[in-house]
Amino acid sequence: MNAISVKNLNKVFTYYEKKEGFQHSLKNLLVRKQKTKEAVKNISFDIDSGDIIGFLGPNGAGKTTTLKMLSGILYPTSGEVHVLGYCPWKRQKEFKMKYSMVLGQKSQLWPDLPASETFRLNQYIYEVDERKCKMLLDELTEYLDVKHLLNVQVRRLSLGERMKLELIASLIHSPQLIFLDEPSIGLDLVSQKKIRSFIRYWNEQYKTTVMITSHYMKDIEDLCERVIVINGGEKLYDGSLSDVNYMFKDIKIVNLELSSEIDDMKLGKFGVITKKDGLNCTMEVNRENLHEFIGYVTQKLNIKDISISDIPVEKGIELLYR
Ligand SMILES: Nc1ncnc2c1ncn2[C@@H]1O[C@H](COP(=O)(O)OP(=O)(O)OP(=O)(O)O)[C@@H](O)[C@H]1O
Repeated sequence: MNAISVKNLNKVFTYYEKKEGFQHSLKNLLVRKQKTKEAVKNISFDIDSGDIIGFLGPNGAGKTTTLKMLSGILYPTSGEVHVLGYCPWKRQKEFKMKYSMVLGQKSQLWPDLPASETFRLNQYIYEVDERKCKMLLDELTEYLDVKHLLNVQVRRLSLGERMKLELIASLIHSPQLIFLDEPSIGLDLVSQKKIRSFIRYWNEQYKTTVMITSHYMKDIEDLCERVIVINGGEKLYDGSLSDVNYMFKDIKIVNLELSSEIDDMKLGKFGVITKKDGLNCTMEVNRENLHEFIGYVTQKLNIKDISISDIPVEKGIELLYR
């Protein structure tokens, strides 16, 4: 069954240009120049219940705008969307009870209160039974190891600690669907890993549908089999993460450790030098040039070491963005 169904979704923002300075501010009172920005262009996709989908794209691609439309925070300019069977921007109460949204860059916890107070507030808003809420909080705080933080003022917490509590706050009403917009932004590697394992655990335990955006490819590799990639508001790719690399199977990554300096021009004719650090060099070489390149390197150069590999997923996604 589809948890999300999106057809020909568009969002055009209109805004007024505002140049810097007092003079321009005065001018703006009389004449304002209207501008438009097509943030989302004709996007369509379906997401099955219980899946974890990676929603990827470079900065400004239109990810947050799309998630905001799917959660009913923004009206689209045109298009059709069904989320859990509801039209999100009608903001029906039953719909609001069934989904949750976590914005890594915005907190839903009250900064001057301990997180336990926000949890209680959410419990009342979502009308969650006292016993059920307690059981859920026990499970969540135990898994994320934050029991000792429940009564600490939120603004005194570290980013990683706060993020764990944000996730808990968003799950108090056991939503069927969670939108996670960069849930691991700014976190250290250990906290990122914990958040990932928690998302995986929660999805397996409760079959919750998850749509996640992240600029950390490890999040996506660990959690998502399927990714939807957008850029400039348009959908570029919708399919399995492993197939992204298949699309770039003709590009090989060659790492060279040289014994002496070599002119970039000489190497450059076989492929693209992506990194050079002293005598270490990384190149992208097309498969059809590989044979000739290896011949050149082994016969004409003094090399200490060489390794050849397929492009990593992260690189595949980067090439897709390009
Ligand atoms: N309220 C707005 N008015 C005008 N333009 C906007 C508005 N909100 C977003 N945009 C523009 O729409 C585009 C898409 O923004 P969006 O926040 O959806 O990108 P994103 O993919 O989430 O990026 P990031 O990874 O940096 O968070 C950007 O060019 C942004 O400047």
